[in-house]
Amino acid sequence: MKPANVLVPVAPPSARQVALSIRDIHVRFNTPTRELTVLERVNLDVYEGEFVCLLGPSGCGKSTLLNVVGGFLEPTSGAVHFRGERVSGPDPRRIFVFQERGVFPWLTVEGNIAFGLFKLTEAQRRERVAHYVKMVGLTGFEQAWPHELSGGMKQRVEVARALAANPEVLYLDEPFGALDSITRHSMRSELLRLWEAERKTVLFVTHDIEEALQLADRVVVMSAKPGKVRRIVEVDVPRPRDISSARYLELRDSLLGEIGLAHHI
Ligand SMILES: Nc1ncnc2c1ncn2[C@@H]1O[C@H](COP(=O)(O)OP(=O)(O)OP(=O)(O)O)[C@@H](O)[C@H]1O
Repeated sequence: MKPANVLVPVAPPSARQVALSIRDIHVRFNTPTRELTVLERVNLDVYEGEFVCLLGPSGCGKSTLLNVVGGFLEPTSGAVHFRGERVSGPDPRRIFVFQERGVFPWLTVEGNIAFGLFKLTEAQRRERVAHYVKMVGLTGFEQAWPHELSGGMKQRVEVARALAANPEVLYLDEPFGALDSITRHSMRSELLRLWEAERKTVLFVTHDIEEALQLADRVVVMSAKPGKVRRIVEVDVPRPRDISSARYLELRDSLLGEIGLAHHI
């Protein structure tokens, strides 16, 4: 049975500032054989400094929504505003980290993290790179080439590169999906540590309930065909999160029920 009264959509306090406003987004794709509505009436506000996870089954439109929010895809209707400005295309102030994109193989760790910092002076660039190399625990590997690194280290380089660019918002599309479970766990705590230090606004796509519950302030549960916001859940478990606490387990069970997996695993 689905636990009652556990998943209550929470309206964040109005005093908080909206960073990202997603209004009435519809996305329809017309292929030669059919018309496919991928997103329908999607509305969401993400607050400054908030960590929000988009959670939903494969194919529910999470990446499509992230592409719309990042300005890579024009929605069929609706609008996205970032800090009051309508999003009409990609912008270096908004940085993406993808699961498969990876680091540039022709640049060292240092070169990768410095990529995009061309507006800084040499001294500033060196200082910024050193700061993030240390932050992601890659001291000693500054001159290493990507082929000399493990998958987790490469992903850390990518996260460091994204943070070093000092974006106003970070969009991450299943960035740890290709990693083994031990590395994935350490990358999650790493990302949280960085987020706690920098408090960037983060929108993070995942289909992993545990990942969403361990990371997010709020979890946006999406349903499929067409993709809609089904529920928004505040993760009211203090950090560092005790994943064996009654509240955590209660939220996990509720989310499992929400996406129709209760009693199947
Ligand atoms: N350019 C496109 N043209 C036609 N259909 C598309 C296009 N892009 C995505 N789709 C369809 O939209 C649906 C949603 O895809 P999307 O990649 O956004 O889902 P997702 O929730 O991110 O899935 P996953 O978790 O598997 O990555 C899928 O059915 C996909 O086939």
